[in-house]
Amino acid sequence: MIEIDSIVKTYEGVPVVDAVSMTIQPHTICAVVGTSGSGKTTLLRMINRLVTPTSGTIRIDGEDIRGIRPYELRRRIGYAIQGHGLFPHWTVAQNIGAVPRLLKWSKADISARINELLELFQLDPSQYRDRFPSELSGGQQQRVGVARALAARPNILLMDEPFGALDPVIRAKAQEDLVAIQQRFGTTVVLVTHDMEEAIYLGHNIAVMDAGKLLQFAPPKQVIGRPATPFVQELIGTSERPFRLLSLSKIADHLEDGDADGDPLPATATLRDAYSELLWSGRSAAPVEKDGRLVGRVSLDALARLAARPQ
Ligand SMILES: Nc1ncnc2c1ncn2[C@@H]1O[C@H](COP(=O)(O)OP(=O)(O)OP(=O)(O)O)[C@@H](O)[C@H]1O
Repeated sequence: MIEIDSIVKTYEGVPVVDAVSMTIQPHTICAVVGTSGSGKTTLLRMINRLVTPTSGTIRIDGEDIRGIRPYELRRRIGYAIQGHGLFPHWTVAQNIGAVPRLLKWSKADISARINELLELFQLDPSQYRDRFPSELSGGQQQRVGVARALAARPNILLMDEPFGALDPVIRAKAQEDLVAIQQRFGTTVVLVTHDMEEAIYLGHNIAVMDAGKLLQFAPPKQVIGRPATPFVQELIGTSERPFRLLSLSKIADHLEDGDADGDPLPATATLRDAYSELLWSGRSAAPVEKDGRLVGRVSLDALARLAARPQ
């Protein structure tokens, strides 16, 4: 658990993070969104002591981080940034092994961990271990950057616009990877992003910042349905609200009995995908399949109800 308590950072008397308090529960993803200059990065960097707060307290699992040695904090907290931040003259293996080496893991353990992470990110170790960052694509560099942040098995992962530089297809894949990794290891993730779509897809909770203040900290459904201020509503995008709500749930969560004509949709797809597919194929309902078996249907009527403002 990360408890942020009345944290303030001022530069030359001007607060850039202004009395922010929030509690990030273990094993959850918190997406921090807001306009440029709203204090997101400063807030994130106070969690791993790259920035020293002017006042306030941050506790990790109940322990004030001022009492944790930076060495120890680095082990507990992974850090991945936009543009990956890899050391250009180090190989992929050297980059991923950086923190375990600092922690004096054995050579064999470091090597095994590098292979494990490369395999996790679908990069064949025999092909990629000895390459330099310049010999990788942007998406591969980004994956190595996240692998490096995860190398010492941190409980907490801080990510600052980690997918910002990626094209939409690779970005979607990177987001899926993050969800899979977070679920597998139970990592607590704090992720800064400009992209509300990304925040809604990834965040168990969304923290909305503006001019250093935390305007709302709530699950996506609540931020969409009950924005705390007009600014939050604007950030969500008024015309996007119903579609954003649909994107939060899977077809499997709202299966209807009965059948329908045409190609089936996978139960794992989102309601938004279902809505789009029904409109595109001119159908009012479609069958749904799971593991190759028809399990029910999804209809436009039901989707329209689910897209309405939550009561
Ligand atoms: N070292 C510093 N000295 C003075 N001002 C700073 C410093 N670091 C950040 N700031 C200012 O603090 C404010 C918040 O910056 P921060 O990087 O936290 O915003 P952000 O929300 O992450 O922005 P972006 O989305 O553009 O990255 C900005 O106005 C910035 O200019």
